[in-house]
Amino acid sequence: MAQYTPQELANRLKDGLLSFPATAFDAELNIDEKKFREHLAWQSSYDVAGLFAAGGTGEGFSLTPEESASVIRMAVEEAGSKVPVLASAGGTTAQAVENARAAEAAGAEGILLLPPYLTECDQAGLAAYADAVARATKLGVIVYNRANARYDADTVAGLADRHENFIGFKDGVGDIEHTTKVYAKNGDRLFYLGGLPTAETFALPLLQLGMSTYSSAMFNFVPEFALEFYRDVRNQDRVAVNEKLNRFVLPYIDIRDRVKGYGVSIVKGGLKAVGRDAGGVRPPLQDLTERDLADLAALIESAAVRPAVAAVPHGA
Ligand SMILES: O=C([O-])C(=O)C[C@H](O)[C@@H](O)C(=O)[O-]
Repeated sequence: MAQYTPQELANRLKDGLLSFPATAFDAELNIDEKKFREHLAWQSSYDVAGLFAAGGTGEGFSLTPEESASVIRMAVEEAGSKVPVLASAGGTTAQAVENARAAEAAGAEGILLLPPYLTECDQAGLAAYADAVARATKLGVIVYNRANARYDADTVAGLADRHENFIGFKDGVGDIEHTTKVYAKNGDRLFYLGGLPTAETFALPLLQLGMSTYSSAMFNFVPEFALEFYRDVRNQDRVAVNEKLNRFVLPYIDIRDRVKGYGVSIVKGGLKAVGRDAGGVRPPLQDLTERDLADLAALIESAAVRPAVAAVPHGA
């Protein structure tokens, strides 16, 4: 049974940093439960507003529905008493409905609806996709505006009218005109979160467009830095944000941009570099090359962003 109503969940999520934990894999790329639980325990020891398991950075798109449900269960068990756990849903409409129901049964507090699988779709179809998921669960639902799933302001407003449990709009497209229209039309009925790759890069300007928070992939391996960055953004401290962009975020995205799909791989590279190896990524993603990993490790040192807290073994 969820601890938060959808509105309580939205109120909590909108004013803190959002964690998107990587899913740990073993050498055969099966889920490494022990390492994943250790990672969840560590991540949830920090002051974040929500933990989204099996999201993009958690390679939700590479998990079977059964694996996704078990990842959510582990997240609820390890972190649910400290921070609300949200689950991803996506793929076919039927699978997204199944993901949402399984997440609710596993004790999740909310759903992030990923884009539908592969096919193109227009507004009425997208609305039907999100309707099916919002109807299938009592949990709060956030849509992820990205790739083939571009929800117009009117489509978002229709979802908000039809479903009390529709609570949020996450943007991974970065079209300023579109974001402005969605926010102007829907205002405080929803909360808004940034979800562009390496969301820190855009966090300060997007605050002006109504995005009070964002999904931080780098929080996985440099949590203190990511939290300080978020504090600077919310304080609108342009000088501090620029200093952190120049010191770490911008050189980091230079490495990320060397290979398509590195947005996730570089997070696992970062975990390796700080001594918290969560294994490799599943295809079609590729692990960082040795040179890219060495460059990332050198950047973490030169930028002085290595996490302060030592690894705590699971169960300690
Ligand atoms: O589902 C996810 O992991 C994302 O939203 C993508 C990333 O977290 C993105 O915001 C980032 O790379 O910081």
